[in-house]
Amino acid sequence: MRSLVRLWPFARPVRARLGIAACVAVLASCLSLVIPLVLKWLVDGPVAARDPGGVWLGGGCLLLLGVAEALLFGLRRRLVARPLARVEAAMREALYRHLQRLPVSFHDRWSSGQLLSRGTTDLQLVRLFLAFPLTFLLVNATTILVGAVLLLVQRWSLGLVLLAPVLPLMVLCSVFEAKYGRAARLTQDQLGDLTTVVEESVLGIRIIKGFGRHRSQARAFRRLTHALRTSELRKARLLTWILGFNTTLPEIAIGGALVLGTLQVADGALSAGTLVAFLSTALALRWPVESIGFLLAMANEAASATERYFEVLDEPAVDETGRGGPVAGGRAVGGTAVGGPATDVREAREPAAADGPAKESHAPDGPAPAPPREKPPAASGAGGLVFSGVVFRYPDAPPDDPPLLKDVTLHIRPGETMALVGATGSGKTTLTSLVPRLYDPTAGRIVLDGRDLATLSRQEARALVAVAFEEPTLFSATAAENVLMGAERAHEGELRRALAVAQADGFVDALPEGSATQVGEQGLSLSGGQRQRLALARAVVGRPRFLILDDPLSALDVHTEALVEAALRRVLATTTALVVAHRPSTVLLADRVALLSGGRIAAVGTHQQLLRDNPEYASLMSGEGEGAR
Ligand SMILES: Nc1ncnc2c1ncn2[C@@H]1O[C@H](COP(=O)(O)OP(=O)(O)OP(=O)(O)O)[C@@H](O)[C@H]1O
Repeated sequence: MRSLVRLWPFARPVRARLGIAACVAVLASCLSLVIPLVLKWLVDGPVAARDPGGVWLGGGCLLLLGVAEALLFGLRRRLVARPLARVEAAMREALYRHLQRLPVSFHDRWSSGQLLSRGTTDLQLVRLFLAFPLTFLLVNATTILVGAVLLLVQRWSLGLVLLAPVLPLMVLCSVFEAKYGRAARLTQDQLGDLTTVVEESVLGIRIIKGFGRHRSQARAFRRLTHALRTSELRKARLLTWILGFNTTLPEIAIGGALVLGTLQVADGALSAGTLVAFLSTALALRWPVESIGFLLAMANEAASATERYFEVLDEPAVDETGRGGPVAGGRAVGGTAVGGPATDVREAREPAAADGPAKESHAPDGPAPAPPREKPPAASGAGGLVFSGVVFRYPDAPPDDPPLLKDVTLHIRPGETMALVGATGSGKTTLTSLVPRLYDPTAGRIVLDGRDLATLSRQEARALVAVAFEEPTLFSATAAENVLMGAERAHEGELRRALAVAQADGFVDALPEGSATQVGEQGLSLSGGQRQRLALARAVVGRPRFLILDDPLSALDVHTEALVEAALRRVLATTTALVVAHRPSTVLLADRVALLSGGRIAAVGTHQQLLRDNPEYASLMSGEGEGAR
């Protein structure tokens, strides 16, 4: 109940419709209880008096009652169908909107299948609950109550016989509820895991086929489906069990009342009409009693679906416009959903601006002998991009693990391009993720053109910073739309310029519909290098003040890489950039290079300086270093 009560904010806008529909259903159900009373009148009156006119009248009344009952139930269905589809859509929208606002650390922890199943099957269960069990638990309870009163009024002794199973059935139903609730939760979680496996298998179909792993994948899938089938069978057994009791006990009671009633009619203590009416009322109550089992089952499934839904909605979201950390869970209802694909860090709208005065940087201490230590700049006064004593530990890292970034201090001067080099797993991507505030530093400061990043909202930070990751993600949209995610208001000229910088104009123009061609998952498949170039175009289209490139040219051939680099140099000349680099060719794009090692900036200098003075750097660049690529 506690979970289901939380649906109220979503059901509130349609409460009037739901209320009217429930009243209509109660009325329809009560009409069915009038039928036995007409029968009693018919049997004791016109039938006993052999009055054909009265029989026709009674038959006509019964027909009218039946038609009215059917029409009322039809009306109920019409009243709820459309509003409930809206409730489901609003809940899905709220979930999607909240997912967009959740921090990256949340998405690191949650599997996509669990999120998908919560946004699809779980919400369908909730809609079904609002459409049927919610109304019919109320309707059935009212019908049973009214019917019980009618039975007792007609013949209290027979009524008591019929009501005898009520108490044992209530106990059985509450035992069933507890057991079924647990089974429903388990099934829904297993369905989420299964969705993850299906999604991974579809996305990784090339790997599965390439390594001939379809059999082992099928075995893993079978294990999960077997577990799901076992849980589903348990639910079915529980349902059979409660339906059995809900049918048998009332049937036994009706049988007992029939025997007792017949004896009373034979003794002349009861009229035949009363017995017919009594039994008809009892039979009319059969369905409301029998259906309680599966209505409770549906309610339990909806309760655990609601619980799973709110587990996501209760996760604290990040406030994109505020300056602090996470905010309370997204309970807001209504509003506009984020349309189209997610755009975490792709906005970059502001043109390159005049930068403040450059500060002299010095080499850090640490394992490398040269160059001298990078002096922590006076953060608020320095232009460019400044990391000052930055410490970072992943939220889900074991508590006794040391931080990944221990003390990163680095100053990238305005307009300067700094290459970031380090062994695999040294934390380069992690460091770059801090700049667009995908994660916040555990300690220390990051300053953009004199403004502490912690004092900027995520929106402000992302308006200044554009990012291209090593894994280029394209969405099911046109090539142009994918690029323009980097700057919504950019015009055609800027799109062409960005495509040219990324050397993507040639292949984009050759697509069947040029830049209007659908690409991404449901569009044309592009090569890794083509995807990377579109992602690069997306990063530069808004002429960002700060550009973060995470090994953006790794999938390009030597020739294309040289062309992209030549064009990129012009962009980088007016941008403060941090470029994660694994190859000398990428490093040469940069004015200086920073070596990340042991969670610190171990050395800063030009490529030539570091090659000469720093053995670790030299080894990484020669490809000999442990973990170098
Ligand atoms: N979400 C996460 N939660 C916990 N640990 C993480 C997470 N993401 C990355 N790590 C860990 O942080 C370390 C650094 O990862 P990161 O991707 O920053 O390295 P990198 O230097 O960019 O590596 P590469 O050169 O291979 O791209 C790795 O050991 C990785 O396992």
